[in-house]
Amino acid sequence: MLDPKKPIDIDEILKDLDKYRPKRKGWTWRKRLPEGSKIGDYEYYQVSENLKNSIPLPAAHYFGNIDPQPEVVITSEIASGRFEDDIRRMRMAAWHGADHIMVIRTLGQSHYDGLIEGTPEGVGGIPITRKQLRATRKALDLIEEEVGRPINFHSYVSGVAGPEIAVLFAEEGVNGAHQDPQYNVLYRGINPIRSFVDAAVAKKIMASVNMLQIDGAHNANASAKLAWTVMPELLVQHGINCMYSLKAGMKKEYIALSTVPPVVAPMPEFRYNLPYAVALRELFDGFRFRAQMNTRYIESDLFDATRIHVLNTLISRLTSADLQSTITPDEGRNVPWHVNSIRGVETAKHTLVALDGMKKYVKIDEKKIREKVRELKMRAILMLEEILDMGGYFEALEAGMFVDNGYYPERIGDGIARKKDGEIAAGTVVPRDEDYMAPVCEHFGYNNLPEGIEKPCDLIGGCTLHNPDKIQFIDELDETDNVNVRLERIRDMKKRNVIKPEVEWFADGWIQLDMTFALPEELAEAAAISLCKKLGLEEITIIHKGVLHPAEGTYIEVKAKVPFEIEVDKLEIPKKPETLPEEEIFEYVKNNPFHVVAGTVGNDEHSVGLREVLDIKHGGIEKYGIKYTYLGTSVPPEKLIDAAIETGAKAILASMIITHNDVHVQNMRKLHELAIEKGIRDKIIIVAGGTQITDDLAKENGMDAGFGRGTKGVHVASFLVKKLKEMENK
Ligand SMILES: Cc1ncc(COP(=O)(O)O)c(/C=N\CC[C@H](N)C(=O)O)c1O
Repeated sequence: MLDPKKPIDIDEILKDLDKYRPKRKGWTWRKRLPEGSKIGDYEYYQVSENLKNSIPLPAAHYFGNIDPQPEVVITSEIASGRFEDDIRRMRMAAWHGADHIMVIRTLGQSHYDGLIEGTPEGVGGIPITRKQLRATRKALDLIEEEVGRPINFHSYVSGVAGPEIAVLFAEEGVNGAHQDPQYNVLYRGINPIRSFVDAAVAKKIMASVNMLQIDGAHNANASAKLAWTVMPELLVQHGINCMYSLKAGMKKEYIALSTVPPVVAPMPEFRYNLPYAVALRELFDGFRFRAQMNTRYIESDLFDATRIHVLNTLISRLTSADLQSTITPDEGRNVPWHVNSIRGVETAKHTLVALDGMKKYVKIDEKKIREKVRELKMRAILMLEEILDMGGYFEALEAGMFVDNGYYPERIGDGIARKKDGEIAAGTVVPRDEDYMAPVCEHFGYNNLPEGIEKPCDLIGGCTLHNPDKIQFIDELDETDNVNVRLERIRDMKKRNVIKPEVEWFADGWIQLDMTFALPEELAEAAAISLCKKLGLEEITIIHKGVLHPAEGTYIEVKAKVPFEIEVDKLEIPKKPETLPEEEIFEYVKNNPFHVVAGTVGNDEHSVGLREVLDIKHGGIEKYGIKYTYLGTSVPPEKLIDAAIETGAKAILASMIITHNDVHVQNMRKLHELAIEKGIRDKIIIVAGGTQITDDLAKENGMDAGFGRGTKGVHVASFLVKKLKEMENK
């Protein structure tokens, strides 16, 4: 069991991996709750079971801290190159609502013509190896127990070692994988015949353990110049992979079409993306849909990437989606960081929950959209017919029919052409002999098995799919490039109890600074770099710039490394306001009823925080029987003092959020001095509150106490009772 108060122990995870066996095989969907189920005080129509442990959306505390989980599986794509750090991020993502963990593979693994072993560090992704799969699946077993929901582990079956990877995944309990031979051909330049033969073998193995398959159509989106032009082709590509998958033995419920809205603003995206989404779901009724935002147009602007993601998720809610994959908003600028993987998950969860049940009020106008939907289908059908006329898939491929930027039937002639008998691994498909026999199960195609056996591997006392003890587990192959060497640095830091900030790997030292200069962009960039140098930072890199105005100002985001460590033992933890046991507060107020005056002081209209501290609804002081007179916002200090005198209040609660030119300090001093002038200072408690207020700052300026961000009624009520008791005993 994991302890939510402790980091996951990687050393523990690495123990006995040679004996580890996956708890289950195959894909798990969320457990949907009945329509109209209540979560907290509210009804939901598209949710699944709650989690045992989770981190809700930022505004959840206004609504009883509920964390409704959409019925749609939410993906977090996590792969920094070090699985030991990815495991930590998987735990973060699971707590924010991800139950599908997708692990990108190290650069070029599609061109490895065999399996790799051990735990080498990857580039841009993880070198998928048996040991790393086992460690991750074992960690996910613990994480799913901690959040209380199954988590699907996903990676990629592609490349010249596709079938071997498929067997590895089936043996190790990987729950989902991308598999689409068109990907090999178009984007990895692998021989078309080899790719399709391998795909049949791989798909049959995946089907044998009900692994969810995601296809690769979205890559056409990501490769085309103007992705809307490939909409007809996307339908064709989905069709090819879906039919091929069914023929290879897969079930529809485990075939997920990877659907990405073709375009984003400033194009009028909805009028393109919605008809496409509708056409796709009509044509492929009965299959599953994995929605994903369009990575093609993600720039370095995290907010724009998030807006694209929200709009993609709106399409999912208006049509349907079984999975909502989150591409982290920083995919456009670096290998995703922890915080951005989590932001991606939150965007999906937020939007799906926000739009719960929207189709009860909002419907697509089937008549209006029909013409566009029909047109897309017709273009796709015509393209398929032309492919047949050309002699079939491989011939059309050679003719450069795919990923052509013409809106079919228009053709530009810039498609990706691949030679049927060329490319990587050409000529490596060997026809099976008459007497070909492989004593292994789930083997696609001709297999000259003897009569009367129950299953092929009975001939050899079990294959690795049925007898995992036959799996050869290799621990490490490289004595330097492995997780144990990497962990040494971390063990040393933990022993010295020092830390550094991080973005993707433990204490990697990276931070991000955001700043704005009243300079044009080139100067602003130079100023940002100069500023970071003055701060003594290293490896200073501009990761985003936003022109606010060509002359007035430029916003810059920088990443840089800190050259120093933080000594955890020497950190000063601000003391939390002590709270009395609630019964003691109730008891005192019952026997000594009192009331207070409260208001937001000066020219300040913020009232939410103060109302939360006052009102019974938010567990405010009213809950304990303390009465209050609320004077509202922008209350002059004089008015607060006069009201306190008129009402015989025991305390003044003064809220102040605005701190421009230290106006909050002036207001505190004013209240203190006025109370002295009126001769009541020693009889009345004055408390200041606000997001920028600290207890020390308040006391330095004449207050009896100060309460900052996150203050609750119980904190203020405890202080008032303690202070009143002190004053009585004087
Ligand atoms: C059908 C298919 N097979 C294999 C791979 C990966 O192949 P390498 O291991 O050679 O990189 C991909 C990659 N894209 C997925 C990322 C995207 N963000 C996604 O979530 O879909 C793929 O689409």
